[in-house]
Amino acid sequence: MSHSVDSETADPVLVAERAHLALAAERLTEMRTAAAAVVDGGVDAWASERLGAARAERLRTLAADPGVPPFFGRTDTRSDDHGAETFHIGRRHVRDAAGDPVVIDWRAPMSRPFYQASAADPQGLARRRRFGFSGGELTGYEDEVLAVSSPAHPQEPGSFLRAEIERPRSGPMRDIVATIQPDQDDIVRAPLAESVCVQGAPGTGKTAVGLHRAAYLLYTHGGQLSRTGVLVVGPNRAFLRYIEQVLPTLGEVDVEQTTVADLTARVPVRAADRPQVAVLKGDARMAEVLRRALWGEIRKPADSVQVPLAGRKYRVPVERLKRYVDDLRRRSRADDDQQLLHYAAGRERLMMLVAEDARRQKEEAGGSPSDAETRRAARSAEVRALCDEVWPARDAAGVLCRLWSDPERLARAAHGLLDDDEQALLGWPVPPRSVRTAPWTEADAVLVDELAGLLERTTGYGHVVVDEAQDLSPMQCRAVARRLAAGTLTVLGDLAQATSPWSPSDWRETLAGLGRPGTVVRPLTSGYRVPGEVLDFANRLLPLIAPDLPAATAVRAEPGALRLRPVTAFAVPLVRVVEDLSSAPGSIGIVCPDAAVAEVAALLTGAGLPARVLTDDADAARVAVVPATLAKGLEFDAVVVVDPAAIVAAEPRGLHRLYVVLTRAVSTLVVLHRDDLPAPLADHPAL
Ligand SMILES: Nc1ncnc2c1ncn2[C@@H]1O[C@H](COP(=O)(O)OP(=O)(O)OP(=O)(O)O)[C@@H](O)[C@H]1O
Repeated sequence: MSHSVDSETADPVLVAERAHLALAAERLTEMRTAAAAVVDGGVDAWASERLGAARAERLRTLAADPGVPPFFGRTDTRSDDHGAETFHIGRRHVRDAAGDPVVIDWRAPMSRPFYQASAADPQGLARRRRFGFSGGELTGYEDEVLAVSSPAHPQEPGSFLRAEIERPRSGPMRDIVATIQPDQDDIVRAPLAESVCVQGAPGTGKTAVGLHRAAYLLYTHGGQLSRTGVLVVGPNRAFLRYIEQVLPTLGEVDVEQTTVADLTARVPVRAADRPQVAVLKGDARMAEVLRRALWGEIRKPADSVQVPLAGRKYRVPVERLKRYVDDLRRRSRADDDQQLLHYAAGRERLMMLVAEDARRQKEEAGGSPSDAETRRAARSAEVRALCDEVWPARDAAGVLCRLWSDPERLARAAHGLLDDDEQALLGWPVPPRSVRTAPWTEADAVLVDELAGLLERTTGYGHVVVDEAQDLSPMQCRAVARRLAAGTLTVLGDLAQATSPWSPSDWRETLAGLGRPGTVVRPLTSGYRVPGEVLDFANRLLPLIAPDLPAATAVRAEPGALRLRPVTAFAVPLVRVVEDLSSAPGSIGIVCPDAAVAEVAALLTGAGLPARVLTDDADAARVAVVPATLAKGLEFDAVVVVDPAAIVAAEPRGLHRLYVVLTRAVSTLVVLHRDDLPAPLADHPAL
């Protein structure tokens, strides 16, 4: 393998590549103009609208950011009978006027060797070239000669990969399309029919891989997925804001990105549960409690009903009504949402069954009522009154409101599932004045969503990417699974970073809760974000927090990246450290216990530093004060962890939280600690 990085303008390779870049940029402009000029006058309004939509779609995918170069790599195939071929790889296809490729989309099968070829397995390539850009200008390149006879190269990141990782952060997450690594590429390109669970240590690229997989699937199965859609679920809004530009940069603007809280926002959340109550409300047993609560609203018919049909009345006797109700009720239990009879549909079905009974009676008497007459009978006041009595119309929030307001109702629904102490944890001591003003919590919202899913079928997506999945409660898993219909999943997470009370010790339970129990778990163990010195330090916690997980190995070493500072008080050293770090470009995250956020922010702003608190609703500033519970999934060039002992003490899974916050840094981690560090960290040589 040979490397050469060159920025001489006279280098003939650079001259030729710049000419190709200019050609690609010009062709892209022409393609955009042509797409804009497509006349959208179809043969009729529908065709016209479709053409308009297709044009808009084409324009969108061509809408290249002028700062983003049309290609980032190139493959040269080995010379064979057809001679050697050269392909430039970029974010989207670019063709010349004759339709020949100028740039190949990174997702096309032809681009795969760019990501997968190695000296040991060149996959038909003689050479791989990566390009370096500065402000849109092509300034350098790196070549790898891929000869079968080349010795296997040690796992050293190429200079472009390293430069890409270390490029200072200023704002949201970037795509990694130019440097996706082979193990990541395998997951990105896994078939659509396959659900995938990625267990990856911090900074191994799980989030990046999940988003690139979404883009890959949309490219490869565009027709199918543009109908059914792709959904990305993240843990909170701060995280979503951080990742939400990646897919648009890859040309995919139609992917819905949301949080579980927003997915299940059917009631206004105004209260918080005590931890043990939240745990119980997230427990899988609640699904059956709610099913019983809803279907328990159904009453046995007490009397026959007189059904008006085409000018006469027909009596449907009570025994037959009971049978209809019982038959329908039985269909409330089905593991598969597609087979399940939903409550609201059951009510409609009962109305029709009663009307059809009357129709049969009329037919037996020689009449022939029409379908319209039968439907009218089903909607008659008499049949409605019967259904209001026997199978009343319900809404999800109303059902939970009644359940939480009435201990006897709860006892009936929870019988044999929740013990008395558990039942006592649930419900409201004083019934609220209305459903809207009830003290709903986040866990309640998930339960209301479950009930909504029992009332009516939830619309599903063709593919769902769920990030930080290790923290989902069983009931949250069900909420995600309902959005899946017949589609597949990409589950991303790290058991060592699990901080919720439901945190599983292996993936089986989560995957079963997500409705895809057989999903294969694929590990990612090369750490890209965190330098080796920092990752090895954080990994000392693994035997305590996740003894069965393999530790990740960092791809970069950065001597001096880890600085452990014992202090007697935080104020002065903290200001000094942040001042010092501020002189370098890039983002700084000051991660502290949630309870200390206001104090730390006041301290820094008081010292004239431009620090801003990161909240669920505010963008991260260059110098961000980050509550420890919001740090998950984020990263900063430099991180200062303030008072690790308090971060550990603040919650039951505090050591897992500490592991999360210690693994957010790309270049530098400073730990300011007054109390002793947790045992495995305390005897570190850096102290
Ligand atoms: N192949 C790659 N090339 C360049 N950068 C990469 C690559 N893979 C990952 N990275 C970078 O490493 C960082 C970590 O990636 P990402 O956030 O996807 O990791 P993660 O596994 O989701 O981490 P965590 O579990 O800590 O949230 C990001 O800055 C990402 O861009």
